[in-house]
Parts: sequence; structure tokens; C-alpha cells
Amino acid sequence: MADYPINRNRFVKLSRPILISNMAPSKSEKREQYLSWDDYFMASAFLAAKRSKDPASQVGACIVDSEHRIVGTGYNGFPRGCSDDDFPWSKTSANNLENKYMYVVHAEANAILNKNAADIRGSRLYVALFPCNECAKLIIQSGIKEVIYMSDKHATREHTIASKMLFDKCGVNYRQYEPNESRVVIDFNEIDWDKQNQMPPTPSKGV
Ligand SMILES: O=c1ccn([C@H]2C[C@H](O)[C@@H](COP(=O)(O)O)O2)c(=O)[nH]1
Ligand SMILES: [Zn+2]
Repeated sequence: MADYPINRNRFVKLSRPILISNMAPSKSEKREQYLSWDDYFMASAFLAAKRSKDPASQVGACIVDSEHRIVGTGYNGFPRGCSDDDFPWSKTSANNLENKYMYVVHAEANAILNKNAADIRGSRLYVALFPCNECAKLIIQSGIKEVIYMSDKHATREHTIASKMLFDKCGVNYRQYEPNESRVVIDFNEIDWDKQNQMPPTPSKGV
């Protein structure tokens, strides 16, 4: 059996946050501070994760085709029709039926199930956490050819090792995402900023 080195989650160096903005230094010059494809798709995966109601771990995934089009997103949650009021988010109960693991659909699985393209063969998947072995099987079967992940914090767990064995055998490449920016900020107010000053408004009292 191949040796799978423990790839601990790397800490991302903190740099200035990138502010997604429509504003260019001048109306005739190209904006320089635009997102790279990797930053854009990983940020999309993280945005999807914001929908998750799991109090412990919010995971998002984003599938992208060879022409840089998003063809599916998903986050971890209970199946459609299974209310968060009826199913538990607990993870430590002695009774497995009282823990979330029995019921939650993983982010990668939801992204694949939510796909808006007939065929996602040859696509790549951006995901916050290295996929578990169950998701790895779905990834392989759907023809996804590359996995870009943010965190490998469960590298020593069997399900992660199994995922890597499956990916290696089936020719699915995987690489850890290297952010160009540590933060991507979305500010809904910027659309109303004064385009002449190109500065955010001073927050009013109490904001
Ligand atoms: O590949 C994966 C692995 C896990 N998830 C989801 C499933 C759960 O909602 C959480 C993990 O919960 P912990 O409290 O961190 O054990 O993440 C996933 O979406 N994809
Ligand atoms: Zn999974």
C-alpha cells in the first residue's frame, strides 16, 4: 500500500483582504485587483458553505467545467424535506441515531446532485475540506478529474487515506489551494458608493 504522508492543514499567510469592487482607478484602465480563477471558485465554495446550518462544520463545494463555468454548488445539509427541526446537529450522542452523521448530505454530493450540466466529466471540484471516501467515490463516478481543497485537517483519518487511494488509482488529481489573498470581502453597499470619490461611506453612528 502506498504511503500517504500527513498533509497538515497549512495556515494561510495573512495579507490584505481583496475587496470585490467594480471600481477601477480610472474608467479607461483595466482593473488589476480582480480575482484569480482559483480564488473565485474557492470563494464560491466558501460562499455556498455559508448556507450550511451545521453548527460545527460548514463545508461548501463548487464544480467547474473546462471553460471556467460553474456547473454545480452544494453545502452540507439534511436531505430535501428533512427539516433541521426534526433531525439533530449533534455529533457526540452515544446513540448514533441522534447524531447528524446518519442524515447529513455532504457538500460534494450535493454539488454533484445539483449539477446544471448534463455531463460533468473532465470538470474540477473546489471544496473546503478534503473529501471523504464516500464523496470520493461519487467524484470518481461523475468523471470529475481534479479536486482542489482548502483544508486537509483530517489527513490521518482512514476515510481521507481511502479517498487518496481511490483518487490515485482512478487518476483524479488533487492539490491544496494556495490563496493569493487570505480574505475576499463582499460589501453589498459598494454599489451605492460615490463613484467620484471611490471610497466607502463613513459608517453612520451605531453601524
Ligand atoms: O467530505 C465531507 C466530509 C464531511 N462533510 C460534512 C458532514 C458534516 O456536516 C460535517 C463534518 O462534521 P464534523 O463536526 O466536523 O465532524 O462536514 C462534508 O460536507 N463533506
Ligand atoms: Zn463526504
